[in-house]
Order: sequence, then C-alpha cells, then structure tokens
Amino acid sequence: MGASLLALEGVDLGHGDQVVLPGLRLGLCHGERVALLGQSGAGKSTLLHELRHRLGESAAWCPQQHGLVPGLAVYHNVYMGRLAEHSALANLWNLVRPLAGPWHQVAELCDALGLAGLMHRPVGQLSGGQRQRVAIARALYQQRALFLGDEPVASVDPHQALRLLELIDARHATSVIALHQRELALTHFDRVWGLRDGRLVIDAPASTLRLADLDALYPDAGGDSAEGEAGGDA
Ligand SMILES: Nc1ncnc2c1ncn2[C@@H]1O[C@H](COP(=O)(O)OP(=O)(O)OP(=O)(O)O)[C@@H](O)[C@H]1O
Repeated sequence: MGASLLALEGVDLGHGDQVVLPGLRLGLCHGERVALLGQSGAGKSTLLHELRHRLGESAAWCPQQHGLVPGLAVYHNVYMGRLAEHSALANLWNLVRPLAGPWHQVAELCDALGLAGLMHRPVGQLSGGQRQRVAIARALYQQRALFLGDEPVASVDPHQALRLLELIDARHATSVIALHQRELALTHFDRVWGLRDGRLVIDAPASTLRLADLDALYPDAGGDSAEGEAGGDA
C-alpha cells in the first residue's frame, strides 16, 4: 500500500450545528481507488467535501451538480478547470478566441470522452449524460494527482460508466468516487467505504465483499436494491 494521504481520527462532519457523520475514522493511501456508497442522504457529499478541503490543490473535483455554465460552449466549460492558472487577460482573450494550447488539450479530452464535435456547443444544449462527461472532462483537465468525484457516472449507461472510470484511472493513481452502481464498486475499485446511519459501516477491500454486503447500505430499497444500477443517458 502507498503512503498515507490523509487520516480522519474521530472527526465530526456535518453542516453548521447538524452533525451527519460523528466520530468518523478513515484513512486514504496513495494508489487506492475507493468507491463511496450509501443511500441518498447518507453523507457521501459531506465526506467528499471534507476530503476536498483536506487534500486541497492535489485533488481534482467533479461535483454532483456539475457546476457547468449552460450558456458557454463545452470548450469554455472544460477550460474553466484551470482558470486560476492563467492571467485574467489570457482568460478574457481565450473567451473571445480560444488559445491554441488549451484548445488542443481540451479537444483530446473531448475525443476520449465521446464529445468530439461538441466543443462549440453550449452546454445547455447537451443531454444529461453529455453534461456529465463535460464535468468529468473539466476535472481531468485540472491534471491533479487525485480524483474526487460525487456520482460522476450517475447519468450514463453501465458500459459507458466503466469506460469513464477507466479514463479517470488512467490519469489518477488515487481516487474516491461516490456512486450507486454496486457491481462496479466491487469489480472496479480497490476499497469500498459504505455509509449508513451516520457511520462508516464498510471500510474494506472490494475483493472481500459481496453484493449482499452492499445491499445492507440501502435499507430503504425494500428488496429492490438496484437503485442507480441501470443508469441511462438522461
Ligand atoms: N448545505 C447543507 N446544509 C445543511 N444540511 C445539509 C447540507 N448539505 C447536506 N445536508 C444534509 O446532510 C445529510 C447528508 O447529505 P449528503 O449530501 O452528504 O448526502 P449524500 O449521501 O451525498 O446524498 P445524495 O446521494 O442524495 O447526494 C443530509 O441529511 C442532508 O440533508
């Protein structure tokens, strides 16, 4: 196992006075790919925000709400991943006339993500699955050591989800990704973190877990534990 990147030792996580995950203990090591599971409201986003806060600039971030600007083209939305690295003048110029270097880099990412030919298209005119891929492209464009994703493959079909995760893996040795596709969590990741009732009830290598172990994270599923399994290019 790689070097420790962070350790939470009995930390209370929440929002204002509301503690969502009391006394949380977990560790993340370099080279680990972690699937973060738990039903809606379990605290996945809360934990990811804390990780992002602690890991700072080393982590690329793909948020659940995407944070894309609908009126701007795909190219500009992806370019925003590294807005802070350029001068205000360069950013302004790039808005009017895209810079050659960034354009080629973004084009390469868009090709890999199945967005070729959409670079000029306003994001507001894309499907849900296409928008999701733009959000991933923007996070990949950040070129960070780690990847933190809040359900980055929620709106795509299972085949595409796997392909997107492979693209993320190819560019990041370490990742923590919230998702609902339990089978993918077991087949594609090294470790699973499972949240339930405010606790980290699963923190184990994926190879030691079965689907039934993950089903227990979804008490509200009432036997239908396939929530999010099907996906779709919404
Ligand atoms: N900004 C906020 N202020 C107050 N409470 C919040 C805030 N964001 C989330 N919460 C609460 O914290 C709890 C955990 O929410 P969180 O978004 O972390 O869950 P989640 O597992 O990511 O859910 P989902 O799968 O629906 O995205 C929920 O009870 C939610 O209502």
